[in-house]
Amino acid sequence: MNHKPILILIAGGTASGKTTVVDKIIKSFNPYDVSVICMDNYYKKRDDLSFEERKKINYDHPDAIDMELLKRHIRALMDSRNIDCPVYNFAQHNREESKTIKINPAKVIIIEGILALYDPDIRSLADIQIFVESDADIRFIRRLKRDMEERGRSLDNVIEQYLTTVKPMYEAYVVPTKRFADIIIPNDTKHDIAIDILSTKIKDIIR
Ligand SMILES: Nc1ncnc2c1ncn2[C@@H]1O[C@H](COP(=O)(O)OP(=O)(O)O)[C@@H](O)[C@H]1O
Ligand SMILES: Nc1ccn([C@@H]2O[C@H](COP(=O)(O)O)[C@@H](O)[C@H]2O)c(=O)n1
Repeated sequence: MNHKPILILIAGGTASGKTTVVDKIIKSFNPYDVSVICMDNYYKKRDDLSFEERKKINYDHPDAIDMELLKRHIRALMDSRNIDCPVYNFAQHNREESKTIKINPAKVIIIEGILALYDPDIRSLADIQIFVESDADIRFIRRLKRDMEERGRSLDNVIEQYLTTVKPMYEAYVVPTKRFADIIIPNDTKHDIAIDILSTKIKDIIR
């Protein structure tokens, strides 16, 4: 690779549409030109705790994330080295035992996660910082459906977690990072124009 990769951070509340936005952006690029890290894969490995204990962890606090490993991996990709990204299992509340995904360096590196704009070291490496915004009740409905369909959760469990940790931590740690965003993408309904503008800007930089 001739140029330093560009680093794009995409933050926003749970189920705001971060993954959806990333999927739409990468559609207009050659797959070899973009590598994506999902911060959810960097939840800490907690083999020291039982399943019942892992269920009780506050997963919306920055301490739940292995920021040091994430930073090492971002630096490696920025230095054109590949990484073995961990794989997280939401149903087990733990990292997969021996599964990793090889991620190769690319012209564009995208980091996506609720706290993607939280860490100052990571922000200092970033070229573009984005916050995906969606109304709280829309996010809750999306999360309820997704967590019951894909993450092995019950209705009561999603409601309890949302009220005790997801919502208060969103207000305490996620919302304050909005001020670091270069672009805020509204995602209650359509977001196509915002995606087009962003994809054009990225192509402009890597051209
Ligand atoms: N603009 C949108 N309109 C309708 N549904 C959406 C929209 N954006 C996201 N969703 C849906 O909401 C859910 C959560 O979206 P996702 O992109 O996974 O959020 P995040 O990565 O922020 O947690 C998914 O089921 C997704 O299909
Ligand atoms: N064991 C876990 C780990 C994380 N979560 C929740 O995931 C949310 C972040 O993922 P998004 O795709 O929604 O951005 C976060 O709000 C955690 O509460 C979990 O439920 N269980």
